[in-house]
Amino acid sequence: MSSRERPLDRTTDAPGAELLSLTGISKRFGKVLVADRLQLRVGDGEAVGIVGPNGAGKTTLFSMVSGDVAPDDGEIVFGGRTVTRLGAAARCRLGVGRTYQVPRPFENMTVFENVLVAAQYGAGVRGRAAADLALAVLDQTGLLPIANRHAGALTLLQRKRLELARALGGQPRLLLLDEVAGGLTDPEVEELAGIIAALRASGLTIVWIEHVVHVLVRSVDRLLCLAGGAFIADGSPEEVLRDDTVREVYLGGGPELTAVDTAGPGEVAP
Ligand SMILES: Nc1ncnc2c1ncn2[C@@H]1O[C@H](COP(=O)(O)OP(=O)(O)OP(=O)(O)O)[C@@H](O)[C@H]1O
Repeated sequence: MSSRERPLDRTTDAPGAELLSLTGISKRFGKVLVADRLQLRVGDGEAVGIVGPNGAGKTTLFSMVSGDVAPDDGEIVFGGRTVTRLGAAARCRLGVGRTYQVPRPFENMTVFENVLVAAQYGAGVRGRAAADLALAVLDQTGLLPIANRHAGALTLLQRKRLELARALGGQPRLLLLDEVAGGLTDPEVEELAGIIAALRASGLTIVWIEHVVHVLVRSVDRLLCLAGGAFIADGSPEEVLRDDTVREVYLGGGPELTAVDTAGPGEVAP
């Protein structure tokens, strides 16, 4: 168990309570408006998917939730606490975990050491408890057999798993997944989806940005589409993928695409 202060302990919240809320979040990079008064509510234990065209601002949204990028305007509340002006390390300690599109592990450290660092500095656990947490996460993510391998020697799938393991090492209450399935083969995507399904079943709150739509739609309760700095759709995966505007701006038109149609392997390109 983490020795860090746990003001947001899961057990103190009512089931289904709101875990994350974004109100009036705006962000501009020069002339590019990537967030235009965004509103988002995520319930405790919910699994939410986000799709949208390239450059829509999806990763920037995660960066604003994780504290890597400051919004120009608006408020972010996590676990009942306003975190808008808190830095990334503080938010991580409160339970915000994220993966990055391009994994950047400590290449000269082993897989175990990488997750141990996350347990120590993210979750704030020490000694034997940190080692036990790291080993549990490696087991959960299928990395135990290669725990002693240097991160620099990993395949793409293994790097993606390590990215997930590093996020889990911080014992998050909210897990932000940024394109963890991109670049993987279909069997690899299935393996990763299995791990994420188990995390979801454990009650972890998940927000997942993904272009591999067929795996996303069967992994989430709710799907949102971000385009032009705004959410243009929010609903069940089936509803959102049938939405005319979503189809036009993200899926590029074409025959009606439902969650059933997307259940098979293959990537739906934006
Ligand atoms: N630090 C930054 N400085 C300047 N511009 C940035 C910065 N970060 C992102 N951008 C720009 O903001 C826009 C949104 O980028 P972002 O990476 O959030 O989009 P995205 O929806 O995640 O795209 P993709 O699906 O391709 O990953 C892009 O035009 C990008 O070039």
